[in-house]
Amino acid sequence: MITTVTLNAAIDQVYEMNSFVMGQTNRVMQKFQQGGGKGINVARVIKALDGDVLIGGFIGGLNGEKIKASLQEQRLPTSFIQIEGESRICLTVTDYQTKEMTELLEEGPTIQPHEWKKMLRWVEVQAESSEYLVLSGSLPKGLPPNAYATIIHLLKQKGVRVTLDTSGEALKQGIEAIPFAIKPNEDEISQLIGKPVEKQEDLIQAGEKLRDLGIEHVCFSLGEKGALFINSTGIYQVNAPKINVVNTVGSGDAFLAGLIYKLSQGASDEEAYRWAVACGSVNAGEKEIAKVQKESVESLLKELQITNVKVR
Ligand SMILES: Nc1ncnc2c1ncn2[C@@H]1O[C@H](COP(=O)(O)OP(=O)(O)OP(=O)(O)O)[C@@H](O)[C@H]1O
Ligand SMILES: O=P(O)(O)OC[C@@]1(O)O[C@H](CO)[C@@H](O)[C@@H]1O
Repeated sequence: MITTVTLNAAIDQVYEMNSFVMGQTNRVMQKFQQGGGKGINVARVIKALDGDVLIGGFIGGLNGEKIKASLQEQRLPTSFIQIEGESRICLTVTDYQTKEMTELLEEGPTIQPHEWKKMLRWVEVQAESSEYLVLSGSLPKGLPPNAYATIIHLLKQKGVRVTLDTSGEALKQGIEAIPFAIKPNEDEISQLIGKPVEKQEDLIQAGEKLRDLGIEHVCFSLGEKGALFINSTGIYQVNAPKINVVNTVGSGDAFLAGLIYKLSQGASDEEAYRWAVACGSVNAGEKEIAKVQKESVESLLKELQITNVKVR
């Protein structure tokens, strides 16, 4: 089974507008909301691909209840830890005219020490039934920057393959615990290498260093440019297809879902890498966050080539 953990779950609220102008009154044309946060999105896509998945994380307050109800409605299995604080709301505003998306992300609740201890015990129990575990998203207040690193250490001892998708210090410290896979986007890669990514060689150098630490799948997601993957056999590039972009929020989560779902099915690395890009791109063409159809992914896959940029 694949388990996903969302320490900072959210109600994802999407507002669609004819135009969105800062400092003015803006009217919402359409709106929709659902339980979200990165790990929950990953799980939603894995389920859509027919994978066996369990959603874990912290939820609290009325927003927490709404998140739970929305996931129940979507028939997604959950096992949350209830907290004293209130889960957050994350707002995406999409502008029909400029086709731009603006995200407003609340910081979220503060986790109490006893709640964190409960989470660590829960994670250890999940290790018994989870072959893969995905840790995604920002750390809520109250948790130390080595929170993900702590979980990775715990789970690695038990043979679980842990994927990490976060940013900043939590990513840096998580990497030191050597997860099975990571998926930084361009901003996160720049944070890691301490300078902007200017050319492919920068990515290759950074990727090889990370791979040499022992991370099995270093996956650099590059938005409309697709992705670069570094593993023990080489460096692989998958270009993203040209699509009509509607809402890219959650594309990184859909990407991870495709990757881990295929690896868990025993697919080759190259096959899993193509699925990752296909899932990310299908999501970018949809209004809603992390709602992809397996048939759309399979059809897009026919357009995706994988190139072995370098043999290692
Ligand atoms: N404009 C686009 N056109 C086609 N595919 C896209 C586009 N943007 C994203 N994708 C697909 O989604 C994948 C992940 O995108 P990206 O690198 O932007 O992730 P991310 O920044 O983690 O996303 P998010 O944080 O919004 O979930 C890409 O590798 C690609 O397959
Ligand atoms: O604050 P985080 O955890 O980094 O990101 C939260 C978030 O923007 O990520 C998802 C899209 O990837 C959304 O569901 C959610 O609102």
